[in-house]
Amino acid sequence: MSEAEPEQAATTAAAAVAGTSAGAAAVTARAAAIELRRAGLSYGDRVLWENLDLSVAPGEFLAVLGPNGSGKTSLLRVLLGLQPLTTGTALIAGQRVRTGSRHIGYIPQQKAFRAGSPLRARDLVGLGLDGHRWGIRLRGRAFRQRVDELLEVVGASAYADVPVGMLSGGEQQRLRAAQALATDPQVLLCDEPLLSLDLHHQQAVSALIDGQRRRSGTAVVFVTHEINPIIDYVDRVLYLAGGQFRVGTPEEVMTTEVLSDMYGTRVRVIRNEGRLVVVGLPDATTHEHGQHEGDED
Ligand SMILES: Nc1ncnc2c1ncn2[C@@H]1O[C@H](COP(=O)(O)OP(=O)(O)OP(=O)(O)O)[C@@H](O)[C@H]1O
Repeated sequence: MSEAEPEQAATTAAAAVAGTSAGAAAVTARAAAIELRRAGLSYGDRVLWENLDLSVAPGEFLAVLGPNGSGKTSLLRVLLGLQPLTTGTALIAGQRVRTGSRHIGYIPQQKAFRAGSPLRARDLVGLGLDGHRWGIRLRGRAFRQRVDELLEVVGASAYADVPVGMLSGGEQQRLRAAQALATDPQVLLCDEPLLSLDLHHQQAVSALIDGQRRRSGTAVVFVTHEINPIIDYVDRVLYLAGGQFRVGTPEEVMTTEVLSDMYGTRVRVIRNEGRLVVVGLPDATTHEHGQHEGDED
């Protein structure tokens, strides 16, 4: 239940952002984008996680994995200021978490918009732009230009004027990503943002989020059941299971030994052509299952 070399991982992430070691030193000198100290969350007698110490650096990409009900969404709710911790503290950009922080972009777990919603795609993205960091609200041409840019980035220009309720789940999800990035946030919280996206758009949205953290030093917390679509971007993994957690690089955490220990049963992690296959999880919905020939870790 320890945090494996967080400083090293943070430096690696910062170097990826800055592109130089000198730049990396400057970036790491900044305050952590997210800091949890001795953080714990319980509902009644049920401990989701406790004694969680975690520092996420600007520009770092943290994947949060774990079975259903392990507390992944609850962790995001803590960072959004919607759920108080049972113990410990949570800081965003050095300040205690609170609702409505302008430092945070959020891609919520997918829920369909009402079929009759009059909101158009461009209105939804525009909602992300109002207020926040732009100080004086962007209006008129500058506002429209920024919305158009964001729509273009997620490949949604073709349906910019279509009511959101008429769009597919994947198309709606691309709009949520554009909306979350609209304010150029310091911290981006993503709750299974790739759900219901086809492979092409999984790649597009993942690359968009990766580009954001490299360009702007946005720290990314990415809740997912499936690490493979983002495996090339992930700096560290926070794995939650059975009231325990592990933090470290994917190579440190996603191993047969670590996961078997956390689940209390034999779980095999197989690496195959850069992908990770986890076999034998008690919760069959948690990861892709399959029998591939490859190296067991
Ligand atoms: N306000 C609450 N009061 C009591 N229990 C809660 C509350 N919110 C969440 N829970 C419970 O805490 C557990 C963790 O929920 P959470 O949504 O964080 O899990 P998760 O890891 O995101 O799961 P999934 O992978 O299914 O989305 C669940 O069993 C849930 O029912």
